[in-house]
Amino acid sequence: MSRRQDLPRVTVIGAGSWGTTFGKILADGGAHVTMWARRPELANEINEAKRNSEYLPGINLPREMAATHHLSEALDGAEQVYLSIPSQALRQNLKAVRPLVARSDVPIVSLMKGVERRTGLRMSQVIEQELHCEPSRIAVASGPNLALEIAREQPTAAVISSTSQETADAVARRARNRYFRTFVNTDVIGTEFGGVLKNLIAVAIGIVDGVGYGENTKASIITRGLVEMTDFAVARGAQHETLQGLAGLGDLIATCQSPLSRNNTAGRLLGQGYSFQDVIKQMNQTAEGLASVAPVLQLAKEAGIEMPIVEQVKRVLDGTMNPRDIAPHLTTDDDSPKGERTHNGQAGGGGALWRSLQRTLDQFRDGGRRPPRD
Ligand SMILES: NC(=O)C1=CN([C@@H]2O[C@H](COP(=O)(O)OP(=O)(O)OC[C@H]3O[C@@H](n4cnc5c(N)ncnc54)[C@H](O)[C@@H]3O)[C@@H](O)[C@H]2O)C=CC1
Ligand SMILES: O=C(CO)COP(=O)(O)O
Repeated sequence: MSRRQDLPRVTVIGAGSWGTTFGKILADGGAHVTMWARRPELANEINEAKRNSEYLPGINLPREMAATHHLSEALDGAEQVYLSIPSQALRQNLKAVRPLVARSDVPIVSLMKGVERRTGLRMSQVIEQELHCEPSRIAVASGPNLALEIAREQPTAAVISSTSQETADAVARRARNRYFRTFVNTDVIGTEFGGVLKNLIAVAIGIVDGVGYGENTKASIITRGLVEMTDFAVARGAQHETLQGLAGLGDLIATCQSPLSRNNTAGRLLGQGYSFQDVIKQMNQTAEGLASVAPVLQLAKEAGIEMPIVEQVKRVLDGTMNPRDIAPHLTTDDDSPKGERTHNGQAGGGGALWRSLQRTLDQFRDGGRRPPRD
C-alpha cells in the first residue's frame, strides 16, 4: 500500500457503498484515504483495480485511495477517522478500534444513520462510550446523500455537525470537493435523528408505493412524516430548524423519492406483499430503518410523542397490518380532528427570534471564514 507523504491522511472504516463513496469524496478533496474493508478480497480490488464492483458498480476510484483489511494498518497516522458500518455492528468494531486511535485530538466522524437497537443510543453516543472520548472530538455527517449519485459526482450538499464548532469546521474543510459541499451546525442530536427518522418515513413511502398508491398518499406521508420527525427530535433535545435543513427535510426528500434508497426499497417489497423475513433475505445492503423502528418508538413513548406513521411501519413489519391499510391511518385513530401544526411548530414567535439571534452570533464568530451553517 503506497502513500503520498505530502497529503493529509484520513481513514474510513467500512468499505460498503457509503464508506467507499465517502472515501472518494475525501480523496477528490485532496486527502490520502485508507479504507478498512472487512474482506481482504474487497481491499485487494480497491488497491489493484481501483474499483468496488459489488457496492459501486461502474465507478472508478481515485488513485489516492488505498485499502487494507488490517485495522492497525488502516488507522496508522490518520488525522481524521470516518466510520461507516451498519449501526448494529458499530459497538463491537469500536472495541477493536479503541487501542489503535492513540492520539486524543483525532476527530472521529460518524457517517451512519441508525440507533443501536438494544440501547436506543445514537451513533455519536456509542462512539463516546466505546472510545472514551470527549463529545467535542466527535462529528457526524448527514444530508441527502445517496451514495451512488455522489460516486457519479453529481453535485450534493451535506451537513457536518459537532458540539465543537472547531471540530465541525475541520471536518467540513476536509470533506468537501468540487461536487460535494459541506455546511456545519452544532446540533448533533437533530442532525443524527434527522438521518435516523427519515429512514423510517422512507420505509412507509416504499410500502405505499409497493401497494400502488400515488402521489397524494406519498406527499401526505412525507409532510406528516416531517412533523413526526420534528416532534420526536425536538422532544429529544434537537433544534427545530435542523429538521428543516439538509439532515431533515433534505434527506427526507432524497430518500423518499429515490429507488436507490435501500429503506425505500425494503418498504416497497413489504408493500408488494413480501414478509419481513423475505425482505431481509433480498436486501444485500444495509437498510438501517428496519432495525431503528423499535428503539425509536420506545424513545418516543418515553418522551410522550405520538408517531402514527412509524407505529404503522412497525405493524407492517410485524405482519399485524395489511400494507393497504396504512394510508387511512395518518393520524392516531380517534375521532377528534387534529390540528395540522407540529407540537413544536410554535417556533413562529420565540423560534424566529432565537434563529435571528443565532445568525447574528454566528456572523460575529465566523468573520465569514467558516463553512456556512446549515
Ligand atoms: N449508502 C448510502 O447511500 C448512505 C448510507 N449511509 C449510512 O452509512 C452506513 C453504512 O451504510 P452503507 O455503506 O450504505 O452499507 P452497505 O451495506 O453498503 O455496507 C456496509 C459495510 O459494512 C460492512 N459490515 C457489515 N457488517 C459488518 C460488521 N459486523 N462489522 C464490520 N463491518 C461490517 C459490510 O461488509 C460493508 O462493507 C449506514 O448507517 C447508512 O445508513 C448514510 C448516507 C448514505
Ligand atoms: O441516507 C441515505 C441518503 O441520504 C441513503 O438512504 P438508504 O440507506 O435508504 O439507501
